Amino acid sequence: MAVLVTGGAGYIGSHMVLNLTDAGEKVVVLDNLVTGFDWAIDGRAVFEQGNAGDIDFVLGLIAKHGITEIIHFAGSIVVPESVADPLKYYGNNTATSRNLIEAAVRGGVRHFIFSSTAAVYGMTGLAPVVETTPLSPMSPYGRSKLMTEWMLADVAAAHPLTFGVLRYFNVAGADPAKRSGQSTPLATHLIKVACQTALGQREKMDIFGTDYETPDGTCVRDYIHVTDLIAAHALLLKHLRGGGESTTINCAYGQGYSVREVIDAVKATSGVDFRVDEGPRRPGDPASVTATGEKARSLLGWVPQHNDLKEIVESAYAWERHLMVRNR
Ligand SMILES: NC(=O)c1ccc[n+]([C@@H]2O[C@H](COP(=O)([O-])OP(=O)(O)OC[C@H]3O[C@@H](n4cnc5c(N)ncnc54)[C@H](O)[C@@H]3O)[C@@H](O)[C@H]2O)c1
Ligand SMILES: O=c1ccn([C@@H]2O[C@H](COP(=O)(O)OP(=O)(O)O[C@H]3O[C@H](CO)[C@@H](O)[C@H](O)[C@H]3O)[C@@H](O)[C@H]2O)c(=O)[nH]1
Repeated sequence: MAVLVTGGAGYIGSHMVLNLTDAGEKVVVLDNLVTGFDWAIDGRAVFEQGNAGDIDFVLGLIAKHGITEIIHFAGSIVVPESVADPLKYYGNNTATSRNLIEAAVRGGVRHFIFSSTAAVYGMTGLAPVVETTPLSPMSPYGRSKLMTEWMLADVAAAHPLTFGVLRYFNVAGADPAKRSGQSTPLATHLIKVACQTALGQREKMDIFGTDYETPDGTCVRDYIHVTDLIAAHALLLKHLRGGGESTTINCAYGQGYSVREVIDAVKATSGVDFRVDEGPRRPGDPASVTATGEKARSLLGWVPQHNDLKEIVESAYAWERHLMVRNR
């Protein structure tokens, strides 16, 4: 019995690997290192370098390692890039996932957990969404992920496989023991960019749009600490292993923060009043995206431990400083 973690060299996947290996699980990481780092893979896991969409390679891994579950993080993740290059996203997200799911079915994998996204909801208004809120993704990224959700539902209806879809809201923060964190140098995520600017790695940063219909005119997001997000995965895996039905669950706190509020939090944590310019809107950005996280609590017994913007920002900033020293 082993868990295959695709994208286990990436930001979120590497935290999943740590959670599983800490729990004594046998873990195999499948990653092509396109954005991940081999140093981010916990030494207790087996690393297999390759493409998650290579059916024969994955079938070989399933047989070789006795894979019983797949947790699928591998993919392309940048919303504006998906607008500029949609085929990359329908390729590396939708088509790759399709092949991985085929390998899972043919290899007799029992359970499949998939990293989906808040971007499947699209323009949601200011109220937090629930899982039954109508889906209307605004970007190719969101659509590429929604198609994978649909494939999983269709496949699970036809084959003996159960799945869990987790729709992540904005993931941030790092492992409290500083074993991993968001490490992509050219990452586009707000908290990462602000921390890099505070540390002088960027001369300045931009706010993308100040004319949204939100309290301060900038976009609102529900930032979730990566440790809480990973705890939801571990609970979902337990649910599926215990015979629980396939399910789709939002991972969020139900509390939104604006771009300005996040930047202020990074300035307060770092003590640096870095330069921030106000620029035009970024394509594909909805004004406000938040969710209650109620289903995760009621179905999985999820109890967030790090629901605090200050703590999330401090953790991201500490990781950024750690990376600076590491990369020197
Ligand atoms: N970061 C967020 O806020 C966020 C929010 C919602 C959903 N997600 C989803 O979570 C997942 C992980 O995101 P992340 O932030 O850790 O990104 P990341 O770029 O750090 O990690 C992705 C990993 O997948 C690997 N990879 C990409 N394509 C691959 C392929 N075809 N075969 C094998 N490996 C491949 C990369 O090398 C990398 O290690 C993604 O599916 C993303 O869409 C992330
Ligand atoms: O330098 C920056 C970076 C971001 N933003 C804004 O900050 C907000 C958050 O942006 P970002 O951190 O890039 O996250 P999102 O675009 O909301 O997308 C993230 O969160 C989604 C879930 O909500 C995931 O699906 C995506 O993979 C992940 O990149 C948006 O309004 C951006 O326009 C800025 O103003 N300046």
